[in-house]
Amino acid sequence: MPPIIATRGLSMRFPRVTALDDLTLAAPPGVVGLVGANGAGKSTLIKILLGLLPPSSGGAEVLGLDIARQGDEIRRLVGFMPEYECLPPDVSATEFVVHMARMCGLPPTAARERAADTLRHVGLYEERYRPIGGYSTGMRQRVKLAQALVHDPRLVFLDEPTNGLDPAGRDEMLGLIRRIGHEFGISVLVTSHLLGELERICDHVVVIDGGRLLRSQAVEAYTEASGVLVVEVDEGRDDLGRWLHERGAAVHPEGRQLMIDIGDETVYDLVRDGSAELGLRLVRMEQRRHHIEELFATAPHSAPVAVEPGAFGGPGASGEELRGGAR
Ligand SMILES: Nc1ncnc2c1ncn2[C@@H]1O[C@H](COP(=O)(O)OP(=O)(O)OP(=O)(O)O)[C@@H](O)[C@H]1O
Repeated sequence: MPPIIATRGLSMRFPRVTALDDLTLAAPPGVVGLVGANGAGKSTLIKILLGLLPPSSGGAEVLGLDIARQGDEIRRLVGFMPEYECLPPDVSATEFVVHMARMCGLPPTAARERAADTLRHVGLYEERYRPIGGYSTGMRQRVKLAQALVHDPRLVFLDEPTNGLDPAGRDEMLGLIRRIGHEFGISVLVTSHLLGELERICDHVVVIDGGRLLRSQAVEAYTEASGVLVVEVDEGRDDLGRWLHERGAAVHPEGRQLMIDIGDETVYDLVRDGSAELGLRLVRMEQRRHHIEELFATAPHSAPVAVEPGAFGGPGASGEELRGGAR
C-alpha cells in the first residue's frame, strides 16, 4: 500500500533553532504515532505536511499529493485537530461544527447532519447545544476532534489529543482514536510525547528527537518478544518459584507473576512439570513482549532487574542473585 505520508530530506530552520533536520520517512495507512519530547518538531512537521508552512529544504507528499504544489487538495482530504486552544467560548459545539462543515463546502442541510453524526461519534450528546465556554477539557478536545472529522477526511492529523486529560479521559480519547482508524477506516497521524499511550493504539510509530528521525517502524517491531517467560498460577506462586529455582531456572517474582529467563525450550516443560507436581493451576504462560518505552529507557531502567538474594532459594541460596535477564 502506498504511504499516507512520505518525506524526503525535510528540514525546517528557524533563525535560532533547527526544528526539523533532514527528515526522511514513510508512514503506511492505519494509525500512525509521531512521538517526541516537547520541542522535537512534531507540530512543525504537521504544519509543513498541511502545506501551511514551507520547509527550508526537502519535500514531502501526503496521500500522494505534493505539499509544495497541492496544499489546497491536501487540506480538503485531511482533517486537523490542533494542539492549542482554538474554540470560540460563546457558541455551542453544534453551531461551531456546523460552521466548520460549511467552511469545508458542505451545503447547509448536509452540514447539520454531518455535524450531528460526528458529535455523536465523539461522544457529545445533550451538551452539544450548550456554549463551549462551559465545557470541560475532555469535552473541548472532543469538539476539536469532531471539527477535524466533519468533512469526512481520508486522513486526520491529531496534535497531542490527550493533552490535559485525566487518566479516564485519556483512555476514552485513545479508544476513540483507535476506532477512527480501525472502524471508520480513516488513517490517523497522532502526536504525543508519551510513548506508552501510542503503543496501545498505533499500528506504526515514528520517533523523532531534535528534529531528527530516530525510528519509524511497525509497533510489533518495537514490541518483539523478549527472552523472558511470564508465568501465573492462581495460588502457590512462591512454591513454584522455589521449585523452579531448585532445578536451575533463573526466576524472580513480579506482582502476581513469575519472570523466568528462557535459557532453552526445556523451561516450558519445567513449568508444566512443576505446576503438575505441586498441584497448581496454571493461569498464564507466555513470552513477555517488550514495551516500546523500554527501548528508550535510560540506563537505570534498562539494567537487568536484580532481586534480593534468596527470594526463592531459602537457606541454600545465600548470596546468590536471581536476575530478571533481558527485558
Ligand atoms: N515559528 C517559529 N519560530 C521559531 N521557532 C519555532 C517556531 N515554531 C516552532 N519553533 C521551534 O521549533 C522547535 C520545534 O517546535 P515544535 O512545536 O514543532 O515541537 P513539538 O514537538 O510539537 O513540541 P510541543 O509538543 O511542545 O508542541 C522548538 O524548539 C520550537 O521552539
